[in-house]
Amino acid sequence: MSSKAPRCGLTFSRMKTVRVAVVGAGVIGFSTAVRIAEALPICSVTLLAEKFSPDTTSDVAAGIVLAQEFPDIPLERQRRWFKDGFDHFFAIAHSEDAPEAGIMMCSGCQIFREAPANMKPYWSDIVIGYRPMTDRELKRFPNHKFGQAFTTLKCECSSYLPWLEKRFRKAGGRVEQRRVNSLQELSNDFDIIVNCTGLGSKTLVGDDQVQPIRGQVLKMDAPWLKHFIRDVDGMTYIYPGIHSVTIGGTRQVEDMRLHVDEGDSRSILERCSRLEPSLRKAKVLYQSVGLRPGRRSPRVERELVQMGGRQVPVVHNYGHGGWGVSFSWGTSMDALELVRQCLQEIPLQAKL
Ligand SMILES: Cc1cc2nc3c(=O)[nH]c(=O)nc-3n(C[C@H](O)[C@H](O)[C@H](O)COP(=O)(O)OP(=O)(O)OC[C@H]3O[C@@H](n4cnc5c(N)ncnc54)[C@H](O)[C@@H]3O)c2cc1C
Ligand SMILES: O=C([O-])CC(=O)C(=O)O
Repeated sequence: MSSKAPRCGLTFSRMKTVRVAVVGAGVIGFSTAVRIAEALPICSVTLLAEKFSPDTTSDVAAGIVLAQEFPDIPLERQRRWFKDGFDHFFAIAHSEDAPEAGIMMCSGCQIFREAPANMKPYWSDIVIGYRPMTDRELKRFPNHKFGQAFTTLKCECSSYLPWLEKRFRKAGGRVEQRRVNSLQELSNDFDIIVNCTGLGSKTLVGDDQVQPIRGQVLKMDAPWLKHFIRDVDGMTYIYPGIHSVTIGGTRQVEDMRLHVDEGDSRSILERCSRLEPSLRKAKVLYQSVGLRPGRRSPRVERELVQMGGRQVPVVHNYGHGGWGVSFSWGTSMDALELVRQCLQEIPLQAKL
C-alpha cells in the first residue's frame, strides 16, 4: 500500500510535465502563454524573453482594436481572429479589471480621401454601430470624401502586459528573462516551443519575409479630446486614451532607428493638428518609437524541427505588423489549438 501511493503521486506530477517554452513577452507572447497555461493543465509553461514591458514594441502600440485585410489568410479566419479579440477586450472593458488592464471603449471615425471599393469591411459588423459618416459630419474634413463612424476598443499595453503577466503567473506560468540565440538551445529543456518573437523571428527562425516598419507616436496632454480620428492611410491618427492622447504616426519600412526623430515629431503634430487644431495648444508628455514586425500576413502554424536527434514541435505566432494588439487574442487561440495538436502527437513517454 505504502509503496503504491508515492508511485501514483509521481505519475500524477510527471503527467503535468509536458514542458512548453513560449518565447516572447510582447502582447502575442503573453496572450499565447496565458491561453496555454489556463487551458492545458498538463503543460508547465515557461515564458522566456529578452525584453519585457515597458521595453517591447507592444508597449509603443496605440492599441486601437481595428483591422486591415491580410492577403494570405482566408477572410473567415481573419474574421474569427478579430471577433475573438473584440469580444475578449469588450468583456474586460466592462469588468472591474478595466482600469488595471488598461482597456476602454472608444468611438470615432476612419476617414478616406477617396471612397473605398468595399464600403463594408469584414469587421464592420463586429465593431459597434458601424455606419458611413454623413455629409454634415464630413464637412469637418474637407480633404476627405468618405468616412466610417463606429465604436471599438483601445488596449494600452503598458497596463495590459503586466495584467496578462499576473494572470499567467496565477495559472502556474513561469517567466525567465533571457535572449534565445537559437531554438536548439531550448530543445533539451522543453518538449514544445512556441515562437512569439515578432521581429526577432527574422533572425531566430531566419524568416526573410519579416521586416521592421518603424512607428513613432507622441503622447499628448489633451483630456478634452474624446473621439478618435484615423486617416485610413495609417499615417495620421489621434487616439484618446486613459492617461493621454496618442498621436501618430510613421510607417518607415526597414528603418531600425529606435530614437525619436524630431522631424517626424513636427510632421506628426502638423498633420494631426490639421484634423484637430486644439492639439497645437496641447503639451507633449513623451514620445516613443517601435518597430512593427512587418510581414504580408502573420505566421500562425506549426512545424517539426530537427534538433539534436529528435523532432521538436514548434508553433509559430508572429508577424502581425501594425495590428498585433487587435489580433493577439484571436491568433493565440489558434496557437493554443496547434499546441493541443502537438500534444496528441508527442510520444507517450514524453508526457510521462
Ligand atoms: C507606433 C505603433 C503603433 C501601433 N499601434 C497599434 C494599434 O493601434 N493597434 C494594433 O493592433 N497594433 C498596433 N501596433 C502594432 C503592435 O504594436 C505589434 O503588432 C505588436 O506589438 C507585435 O507584438 P509581438 O508580441 O509580436 O512583438 P513585440 O512586442 O516586439 O514582442 C516580441 C518579444 O519577443 C522577444 N524576443 C525577440 N527575439 C528574441 C530572442 N531571440 N530571444 C528572446 N526573446 C526574443 C522580445 O524581447 C519581446 O519580448 C503598433 C505598433 C507601433 C510601432
Ligand atoms: O495605424 C494605426 O491606426 C495604429 C496602428 O495600428 C499602427 O500605427 O501600427
